[in-house]
Amino acid sequence: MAAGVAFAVASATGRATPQPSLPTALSLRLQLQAPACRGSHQSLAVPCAVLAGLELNRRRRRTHQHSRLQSGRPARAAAKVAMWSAGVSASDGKSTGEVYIGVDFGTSGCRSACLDSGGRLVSEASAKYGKDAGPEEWRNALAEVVRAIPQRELAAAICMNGTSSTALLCSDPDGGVLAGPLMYNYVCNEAAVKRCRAMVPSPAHAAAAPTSTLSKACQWILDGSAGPGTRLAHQCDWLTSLLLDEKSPRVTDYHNALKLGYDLEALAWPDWLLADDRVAALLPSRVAVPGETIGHVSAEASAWLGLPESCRVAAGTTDSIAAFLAADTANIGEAVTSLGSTMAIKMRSLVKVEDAAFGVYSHRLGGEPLQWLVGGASNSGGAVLRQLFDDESVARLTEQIDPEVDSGLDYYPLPSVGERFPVCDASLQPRLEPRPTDDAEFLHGVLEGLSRIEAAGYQRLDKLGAGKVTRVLTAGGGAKNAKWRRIRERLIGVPVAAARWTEAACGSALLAMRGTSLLG
Ligand SMILES: Nc1ncnc2c1ncn2[C@@H]1O[C@H](COP(=O)(O)OP(=O)(O)O)[C@@H](O)[C@H]1O
Ligand SMILES: O=C(CO)[C@H](O)[C@H](O)COP(=O)(O)O
Repeated sequence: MAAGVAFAVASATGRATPQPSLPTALSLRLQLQAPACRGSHQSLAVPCAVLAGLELNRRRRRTHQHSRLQSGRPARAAAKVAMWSAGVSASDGKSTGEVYIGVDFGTSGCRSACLDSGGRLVSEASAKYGKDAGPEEWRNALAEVVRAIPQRELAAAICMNGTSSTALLCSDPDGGVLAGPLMYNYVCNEAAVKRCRAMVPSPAHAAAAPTSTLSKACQWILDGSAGPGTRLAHQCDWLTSLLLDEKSPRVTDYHNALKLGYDLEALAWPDWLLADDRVAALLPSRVAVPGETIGHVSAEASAWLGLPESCRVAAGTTDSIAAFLAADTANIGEAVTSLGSTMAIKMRSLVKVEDAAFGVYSHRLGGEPLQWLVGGASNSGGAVLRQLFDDESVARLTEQIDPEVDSGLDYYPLPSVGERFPVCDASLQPRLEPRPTDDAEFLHGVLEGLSRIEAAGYQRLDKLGAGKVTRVLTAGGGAKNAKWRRIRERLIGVPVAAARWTEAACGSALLAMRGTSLLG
């Protein structure tokens, strides 16, 4: 049996009974659990022998060290592997035919999802990292969650998503990280925002936000970090480049490129952006369609991760769009709220609207007629919940809440000063007083405060002309909270449900499988 792995043996209920843990350099907990992503599949437990085979494979590969892929510090968190299978013969744990892998990089962790050729979820893995995680932790988490997929040697394609406008400054020849990451909610300094707003055609433009990727590019230009031989990369671009022969992250996608100023109607960098030589020199050299094949897994990455060199590498997307794609909506007015560390909303609309003053922008979805994903992302969400309670307490205290009645509390829950959406105000203070002595009452007020922000977000989209929301599906860690969903339903005024798959990694796996056709 491999070292360091706490094997779980599925009981009749499918719940895991942890077996004695085994030592390893990286603790990799393999657990069998009910699927976090809900598909129309019947989950079967994968027997322990398969897990052992997985771990032994993993250890074999770990002997393979790579210059650029040298895993430095082990991933700081264990990789928990939730493994179940549909369409998997319980005897060998192998999926029939090709598989498609999605990897989601969120605020607090990384997740992989693996679909078989029938679109059924055959395995999933996750690895947590701290809120100050950077490229080294992302890279190690990538290795953990991909190596934990027993079917990865059958992978026909892989696609990743990252947090939007999380940016790195890289050296162009070799992709080495020179500065950053400046995270998605990082507010650039006044001089950078001023330089950025002097370029954009309107203060309402998505790139005009103080957290935009363009503001970050301007900040690196002004502080002298950006210079000849440097290039800006999004988190997703940099991670994707680890899979390719091309060492420099020169390819992005038009979802991640929105906040850098990319023109989603012309599908080109706009003249007003290219007119600034310093910014133009930093731009990714290619903007692909999300899901478009941009290469194949390199020999180096194949040995590192256990993917075949025949595996296509698809251009990625952002985390909240991946969550939207996993939710399987179909109609205009349908929306997905991602309740992760932050709260990002996306609604299908035929009308492209944007107003940086409210943190509202439109991503290009595709289709004929062209559809847009209108929305924004608040700094509120799970991060402030985790500041106040651990996840177990949230689940326990939620049981005491009556979602049909109002808490009488008026909170604006934020993890720190500053908000992006539905108002863009870097000085907005959290409001979490008065705090009742009863924790369940306090949580009730917090969940209501979060729900009011969500409702205000959908109302803002309507006021800007995007239309009214008709139904909300939920993704992210908060999707599991049924009482919170009922509070949201009461305050938003439309049906609210959990998405069929609540993990963004499933959306990226669908993008790997369907490619650009997924965008209509
Ligand atoms: N039972 C629950 N009710 C509400 N929120 C929950 C519950 N369990 C976990 N969460 C929230 O889910 C969040 C993590 O979701 P996740 O999608 O992993 O976030 P991210 O990918 O942004 O890091 C945490 O911030 C946590 O507060
Ligand atoms: O807040 C976030 C962190 O999860 C999102 O990454 C991001 O801000 C949402 O942006 P987009 O709408 O471009 O996906």
